[in-house]
Amino acid sequence: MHLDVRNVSKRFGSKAAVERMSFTLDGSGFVGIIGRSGAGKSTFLRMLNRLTDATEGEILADGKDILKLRGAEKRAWQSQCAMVFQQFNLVPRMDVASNVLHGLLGRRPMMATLFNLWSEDDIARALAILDRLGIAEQAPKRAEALSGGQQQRVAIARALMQDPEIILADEPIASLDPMNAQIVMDTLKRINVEDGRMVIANLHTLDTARRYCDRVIGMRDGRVVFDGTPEQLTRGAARDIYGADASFSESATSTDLGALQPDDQYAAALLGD
Ligand SMILES: Nc1ncnc2c1ncn2[C@@H]1O[C@H](COP(=O)(O)OP(=O)(O)OP(=O)(O)O)[C@@H](O)[C@H]1O
Repeated sequence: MHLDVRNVSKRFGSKAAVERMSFTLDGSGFVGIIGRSGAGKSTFLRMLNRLTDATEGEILADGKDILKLRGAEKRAWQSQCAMVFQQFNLVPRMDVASNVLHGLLGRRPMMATLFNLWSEDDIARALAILDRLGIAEQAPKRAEALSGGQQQRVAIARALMQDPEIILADEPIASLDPMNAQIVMDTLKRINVEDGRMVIANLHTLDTARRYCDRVIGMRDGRVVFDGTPEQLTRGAARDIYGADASFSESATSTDLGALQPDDQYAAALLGD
C-alpha cells in the first residue's frame, strides 16, 4: 500500500486540529504518530478512516483519494483500515466471540446480523484468531469480565476479522498497565511482521515509539514536526515534538515498558490469563 497524505487539514471553527499535514508511507511498516495530548493525532487517524471529514487536502491510497469516497466505496475503505481504540469499544455484555464476529459488520446482510446468524466458517475463523492472540479460552465470557489487556486483544481480534490491510490504533495502550501494554504492543507488532499489515499507531510515549516503530511521525499543534526513523529521534527532536523546555525529561513521556522483571511477567501471565 502506498499512502500519500497531501496538505490535509481539519478545522473545528477557527481552531485547526490538523494543519497541512503531508507525508508518504510505503509498504507495510509499523508507523508511530507521537505528540502531546491535543497535537492532532486522533483527528488524523479519524480522517484516514473516514470517521471524520477533512476540511481540505487529499489522502491517496494507491493513487485514489480516499477522502472523496462515498457509500459502498467508503465502507470498503473503512473495512480495509480497521480501527483499535484506547477504550477498546467492545460491547461489554456480549460474549467475546460475538464481539470478534462483529468485525464482519458492514460486510454482511443486516438481517443475518440482527439474528446473530454467523456461519460456521466465520465462527471458526473468529476462534482461530482468538487462539492466535492467546485468548481462546475467553471466547464464551462477557467482554466486560476480561482485563483491559485482554479486552484490547479482543478488539485487535475484531479488527483482524475484517482482514484489513492497515490497522489504525488510537492510543491502544494508554489505558493499560505496563505489562498489558507490552502484550498489546507485541501483538500489534506480530500482526505487522507476520501478516505484513501496516500498523499506524498513535502513541503518547517516546520509548514505545522507539521500541516498536520503523518510522515515527511527530506532531505538534496539528503539524508534522518530525518524520524519520526511531534512531533519528534524538533528544532535540523529542524537544521539538513535545515542546518541552530545559526541564524536559524522557521519563515524563515514558510508559516504562520493559521495566518489569521476567519473573514478574511470568507470574502475572500465569495469574492473568
Ligand atoms: N470534535 C471536536 N470539536 C472541537 N475541537 C476538537 C474536536 N476534536 C478535537 N478537537 C481539538 O483538536 C485538537 C486535536 O485533538 P486530537 O484529539 O486530534 O489530539 P490528540 O493528539 O489525539 O490528543 P489526545 O491524545 O488527547 O487524543 C485539540 O485541540 C482538540 O481539542
